[in-house]
Amino acid sequence: MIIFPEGFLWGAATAAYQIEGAAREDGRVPSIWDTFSHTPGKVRDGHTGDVACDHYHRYAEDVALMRELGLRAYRFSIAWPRFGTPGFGFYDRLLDELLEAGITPVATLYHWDLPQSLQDGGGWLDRDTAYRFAEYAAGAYERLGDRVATWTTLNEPWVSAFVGHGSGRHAPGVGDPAAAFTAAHHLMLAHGLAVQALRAAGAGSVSITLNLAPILGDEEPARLVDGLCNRIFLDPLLRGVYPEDVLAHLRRFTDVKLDDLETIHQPIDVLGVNYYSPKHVRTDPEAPGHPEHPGTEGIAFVDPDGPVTAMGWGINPECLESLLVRLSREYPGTPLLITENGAAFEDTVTGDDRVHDTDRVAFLDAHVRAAHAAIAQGADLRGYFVWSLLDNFEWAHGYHKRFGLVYVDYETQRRIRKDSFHWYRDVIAANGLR
Ligand SMILES: OC[C@@H]1[C@@H](O)[C@H](O)[C@@H](O)c2nc(CNc3ccccc3)cn21
Repeated sequence: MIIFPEGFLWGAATAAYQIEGAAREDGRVPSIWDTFSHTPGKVRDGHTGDVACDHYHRYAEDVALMRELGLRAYRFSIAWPRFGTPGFGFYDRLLDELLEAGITPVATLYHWDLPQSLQDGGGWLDRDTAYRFAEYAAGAYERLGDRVATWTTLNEPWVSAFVGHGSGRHAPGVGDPAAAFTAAHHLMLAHGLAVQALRAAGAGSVSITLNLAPILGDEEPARLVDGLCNRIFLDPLLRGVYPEDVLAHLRRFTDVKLDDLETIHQPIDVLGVNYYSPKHVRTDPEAPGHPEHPGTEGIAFVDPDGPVTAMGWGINPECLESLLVRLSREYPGTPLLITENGAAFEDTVTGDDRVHDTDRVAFLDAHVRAAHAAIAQGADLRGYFVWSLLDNFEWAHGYHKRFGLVYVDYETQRRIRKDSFHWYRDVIAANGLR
């Protein structure tokens, strides 16, 4: 038996734009993802989050599924585009339902759905947006702070900055390396200002969630890419400095004001870690570089050998173990939460209305074991959140990639529990694995 510490926070995660739908209901204003998904060619088959899983209306049914799982916690995001509108009352209803079910709410303030009106004013390339975010954070706390246990400021600033502004594969669809670094800095400033605002309002537990990945391959390119993906955020947020190598690198692209490190370096109570897969690099003088890793000419990003998920991401639970151990040793004193781990596979509904997602069960089983191995090596890991509770809108892939413990039939909005749902329910009940 593998038993986790008493009180280990078993959860599942979602995000507003990916599940809520009701895109224009009760005053919700457009976000950059409404604009992006409605722009032809940006999202596969023109899918949008207009309806998604209709969670805005079906939240009680979905909380009942969480209760059936025995979730200790639920990680969701608050839609900034609903703040200040009648629709913000949805979060009162959701929180009341969660607390009634004995489920601890972990709320992300920003999971990529920037109001389009702020984008029109420059978005994350404008320093002012960081201050607008802190105001929103304070306002959300005022309305919901009595029921949210942990506040997470940002989900994956690397994706917002480098996928949204480097390659432009995500909203707002900018393709400019200087913009990517500038956005990254302003996002971290936004985090720092929001933590200050949340603390001033009385928040007890604040965090940020980073997508972190071990970089495998040739040493020199791996070190640079580790800097561009991981240390560029970890060091300012947890040490209050930009790593020298990263600073020198980003100065090739932008002269953005960077002396906000004291604001950025706010103490946090827990670091959220989203882990899916490592990255693989090798030196290749012919390589053109990768737009989501600016300045990587001469570095090839190679596909993993071995088993992959439906996203083409390598399956490597050992790297979760090594990542958690590294974080606990290089950034000691900050408890960790795995805020996302999961996999997309080709799910099919069988005649008996079941989804036998054996690949997903195997993926989750291996990663839960890796998390336990990291704890055994001293990692202060407090919880594990599966991405995702429900199949949902998978950004540029639309509804073609399914990550859920629950299958969603988008034609009927019917929810179908996958085998992984039952597997995870048993893990939670046992607080571990056989
Ligand atoms: O792709 C699965 C999930 C996604 O649905 C979540 O909204 C997001 O938080 C999330 N982050 C990653 C890992 N990082 C990543 C890298 C490049 C593009 C998009 C995500 C995976 N996922």
